[in-house]
Amino acid sequence: MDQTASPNVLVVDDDPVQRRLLKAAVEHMGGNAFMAEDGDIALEFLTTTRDPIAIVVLDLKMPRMDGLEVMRRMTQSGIEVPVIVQTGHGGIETVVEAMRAGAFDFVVKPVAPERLAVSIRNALKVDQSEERHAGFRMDPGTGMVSASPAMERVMHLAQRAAASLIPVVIEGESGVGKEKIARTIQRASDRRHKPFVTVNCGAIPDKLVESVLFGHERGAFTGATEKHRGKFMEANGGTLFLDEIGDLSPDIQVKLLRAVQDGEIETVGARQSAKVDVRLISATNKNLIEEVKAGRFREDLYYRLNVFPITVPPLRNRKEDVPMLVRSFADRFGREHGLRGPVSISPEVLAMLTAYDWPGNVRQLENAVFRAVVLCDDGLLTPDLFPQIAAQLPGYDVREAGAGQRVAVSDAPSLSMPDVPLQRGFAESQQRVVSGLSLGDLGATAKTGSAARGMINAIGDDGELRTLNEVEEEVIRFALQFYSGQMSEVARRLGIGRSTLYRKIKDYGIDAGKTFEIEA
Ligand SMILES: Nc1ncnc2c1ncn2[C@@H]1O[C@H](COP(=O)(O)OP(=O)(O)OP(=O)(O)O)[C@@H](O)[C@H]1O
Repeated sequence: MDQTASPNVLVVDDDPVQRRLLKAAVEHMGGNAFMAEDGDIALEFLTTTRDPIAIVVLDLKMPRMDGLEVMRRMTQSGIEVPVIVQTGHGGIETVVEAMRAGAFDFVVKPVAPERLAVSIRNALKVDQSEERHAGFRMDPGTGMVSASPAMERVMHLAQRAAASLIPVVIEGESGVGKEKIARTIQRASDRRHKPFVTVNCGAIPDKLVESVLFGHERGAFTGATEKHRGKFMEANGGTLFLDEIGDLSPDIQVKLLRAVQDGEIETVGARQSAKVDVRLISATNKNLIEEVKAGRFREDLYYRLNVFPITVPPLRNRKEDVPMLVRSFADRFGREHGLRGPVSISPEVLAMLTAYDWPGNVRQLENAVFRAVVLCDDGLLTPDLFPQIAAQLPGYDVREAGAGQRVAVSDAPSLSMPDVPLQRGFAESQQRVVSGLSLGDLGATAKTGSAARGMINAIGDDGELRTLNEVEEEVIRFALQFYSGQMSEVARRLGIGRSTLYRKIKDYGIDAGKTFEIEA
């Protein structure tokens, strides 16, 4: 059956009147409605039915088992059907919880049939696009790269966010790609052809924030010689990206709350408020809930903006993304720089850049690759083109080689442990080997011996020794990338059989098909 044309929708609601209304709404949009009057019946039906259910419309407030519990049990049973939750007015906290638990969208009772139809269609679209993009790595529209499971999750959330108008807050350190993700959401949404307006709230002087956001009338204050529309009006019909939202003053927070709650803004100096239709995506590198606790950010505004939170991990916690990012930046800058042919990257560079912790995140990596592409004159990125990074990595050193060339050599043991002295004999023998090589040979040596050197930390972020399983998983993920998914090579290098490798990949839940797709 074509689930897009006539989807099977399971309605779970204890109220018979609501069930009838929802049944009518589903049928009105051409769907087939199945009814369950409580969570138990719904779960039983989902696990036994032969009619594949495309969407569940779930009431959150039900006696015995509430909607959140139904969602939890669906997850436990591996039922991956998109859920649209229904809530009464004022149930925003539960909605937040439901969205965090993986609900696709929410609708407020009484549910307008058109609103439900939009939500169901969006859920069906997302479901299909995810299948289509099962091997997806780079968003062609925004150039957004994702290879790690952590970023896969972020992209998945971005797709879901794009399907509705739900307010999104993107949290993460500076340079992790928050704006990039906001653009990805916008491009995947119905508003892709409408304006995308960005405001960096932290960069505007306090006195000007109100006028920049909401506009001003001519003569509203000294110096206001012209009428100014303001960013909300500029974004009308489209998307407004508010960066550094945590920097807004309490006064502006009140006005923003009004804009979000009522869809109305007060232009400075205007007699009347004006209606706006804006999809809000906010970002912050502060921990917003801590700001709320400290009384610096309004709790009501927090809940209004943060219905759908997306947390972007720092690059050091998703190192599988590094090689893919390096390749995509090298390609882009190579083209922009007018280089003939593709830019190649020596394995030693990939190893070194993956070993580094990138305090400035993707922005810093992007800049480092840019600099290297500009400096390289033979289309090959070698470690000497990243002297600042090499200088900061234990075991990497940039030194002069014959003919005035600089090469980076590595002498760290493969498991780097802070405060553990380097094995001098080992390091010295490696230096002797490397110093006799040409740059081309260096890459080959890296591939056969020094690639993983310094890559894997034995000590975790909490300062404690990591478990062998954690370290092993990281080594396998890295090896899959490093040898571009050539299983025989990976198994041989790791000194295990292919079947052991496959078993470990399965045990660690590594999606090898996704992990190794980094071939230049
Ligand atoms: N996953 C990614 N794929 C490709 N490029 C990325 C990715 N993430 C970030 N970038 C690039 O890194 C740079 C920084 O990203 P972005 O401005 O989105 O970060 P941010 O988290 O919003 O930073 P800030 O908090 O400082 O505003 C940009 O040039 C962006 O294009």
